[in-house]
Amino acid sequence: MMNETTRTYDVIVIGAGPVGENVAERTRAAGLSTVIVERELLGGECSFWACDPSKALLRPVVARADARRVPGLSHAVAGPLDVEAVLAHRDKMSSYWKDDDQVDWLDSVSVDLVRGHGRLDGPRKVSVQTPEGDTVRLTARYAVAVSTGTSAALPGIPGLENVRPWTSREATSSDRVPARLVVVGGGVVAVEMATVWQALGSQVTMLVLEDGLLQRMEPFAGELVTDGLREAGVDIRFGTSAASVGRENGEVRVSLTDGGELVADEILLATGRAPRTWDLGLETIGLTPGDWLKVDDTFRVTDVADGWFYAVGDVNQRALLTHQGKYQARIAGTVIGARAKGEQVDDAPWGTHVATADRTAVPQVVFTHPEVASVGLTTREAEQSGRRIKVVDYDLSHVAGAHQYADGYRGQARMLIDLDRDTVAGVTFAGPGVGELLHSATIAVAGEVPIDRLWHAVPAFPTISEVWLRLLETHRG
Ligand SMILES: Cc1cc2nc3c(=O)[nH]c(=O)nc-3n(C[C@H](O)[C@H](O)[C@H](O)COP(=O)(O)OP(=O)(O)OC[C@H]3O[C@@H](n4cnc5c(N)ncnc54)[C@H](O)[C@@H]3O)c2cc1C
Ligand SMILES: NC(=O)c1ccc[n+]([C@@H]2O[C@H](COP(=O)([O-])OP(=O)(O)OC[C@H]3O[C@@H](n4cnc5c(N)ncnc54)[C@H](O)[C@@H]3O)[C@@H](O)[C@H]2O)c1
Repeated sequence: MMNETTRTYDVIVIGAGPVGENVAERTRAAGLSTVIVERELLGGECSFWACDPSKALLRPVVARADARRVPGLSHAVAGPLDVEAVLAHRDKMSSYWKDDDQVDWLDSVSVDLVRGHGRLDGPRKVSVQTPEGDTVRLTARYAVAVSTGTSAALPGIPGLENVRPWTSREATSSDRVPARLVVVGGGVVAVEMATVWQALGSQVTMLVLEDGLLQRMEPFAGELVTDGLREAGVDIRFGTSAASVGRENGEVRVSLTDGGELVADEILLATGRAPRTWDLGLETIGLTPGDWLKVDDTFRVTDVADGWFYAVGDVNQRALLTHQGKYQARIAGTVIGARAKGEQVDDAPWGTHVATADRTAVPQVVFTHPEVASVGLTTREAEQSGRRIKVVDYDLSHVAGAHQYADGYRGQARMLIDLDRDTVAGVTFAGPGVGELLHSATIAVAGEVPIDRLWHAVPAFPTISEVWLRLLETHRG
């Protein structure tokens, strides 16, 4: 017989990815009773099918590519990767797709867990269908926060439904290396996964609609990554995509929009993300299933009255990144606590209860070879913003630390200076090893450090971070 139970909490969180977990931790720390609802694994996409497995796969690939440019070491890493060991490492870093540690952690912070699919059932109410077929009806005294994340968005390519295409999930969890892999898309997932599978032994062909990779970043970033992928053997085709696909005798046949044809063993669709809101009961509170949830800077959904409904992380489309979602979660959890206690909300820019950095200082690293690291505005965004911006470029290969890092180092740095405020508005680095440089740029942008003071922040010699000095010297002439 199916059971139905009813429970009331101060706060209900739907989705226990990295973001939902952090919202729940913060509301509980604020003294509010909190329950979290999860239908798959605690830790979400990031832990099991995105950040963790993808970076575990990329680390040996990038480390080998770096080592191959170090004199005296290159001969030791001339051979192929140990595919079995790389995949085993990936499995370990994905906790073997088990969430026991996360369950223990949730327990340690005194947040209750209900496993099952959660749906809104009118204001402040959530109904959970458990795997056993039972129903748990939850009511929130103060807030419901949705952190249900995103799934791969699949384009309407004729024949796709019969091909069983890879999405980011298969690309990060496969234990088989396809001999030939077609990757559709030229964004972050596409370039990272093309890097991995080419290095593991696939012949990768990328189909990219645009005329360059990583179109949301500075053009030189996409150009350097294009060169890196081509050197690794990836066949990149710009200005084309899949017009139709089919599978025959195990092979995928891809007809291209430019009239050509390709045959492969698998096809990966890396064509963006869609919010997980289509089966969330949004219609019961006057919203449209399948839509992104629009929020204010304190994460209240703007189209819902009475301020009880929050959306945090990927699902609000502000920044589809784990670290930025967790930043949002810290703020959302704290502001829910403050409002529940009737405390003053500090929502002035850079205040405790607003995510100002979402608008001005979002850092991102693309873990390819070379890496790309960016924060703040790009040149295109600066032009659109109408601000008075000066663009300062520096060739990273001229920095002493780059000579030490690798033979024939290639890279580029760009700093955007806000001329009215005399601060840094954006930075992009592209080159091997630049990922760990990024936080220096994030501090400069989020901290609005005056250029005159930045001049006194002396980079150590001989590190790649000496590029800061060179950028400032270039700016000052
Ligand atoms: C291949 C790939 C690599 C990436 N690499 C990086 C990276 O290196 N660095 C980075 O910062 N970001 C990376 N990202 C982005 C990152 O994965 C996301 O930004 C992050 O996972 C968002 O966290 P979230 O908690 O909002 O959503 P998710 O991680 O998607 O978690 C949402 C959770 O909600 C659950 N859920 C959904 N609907 C319901 C429901 N109705 N009821 C109950 N539970 C529900 C899901 O099961 C899931 O557990 C990557 C993404 C991809 C695809
Ligand atoms: N290292 C990281 O930080 C990291 C890694 C992976 C993913 N992510 C996050 O995940 C998000 C999703 O990444 P993504 O690469 O899937 O999306 P994306 O938006 O970055 O790129 C999508 C690509 O698919 C192409 N595309 C879209 N529709 C298409 C169609 N119909 N036919 C052919 N091509 C089409 C686009 O032109 C684009 O090149 C990113 O926004 C990123 O923030 C981050």
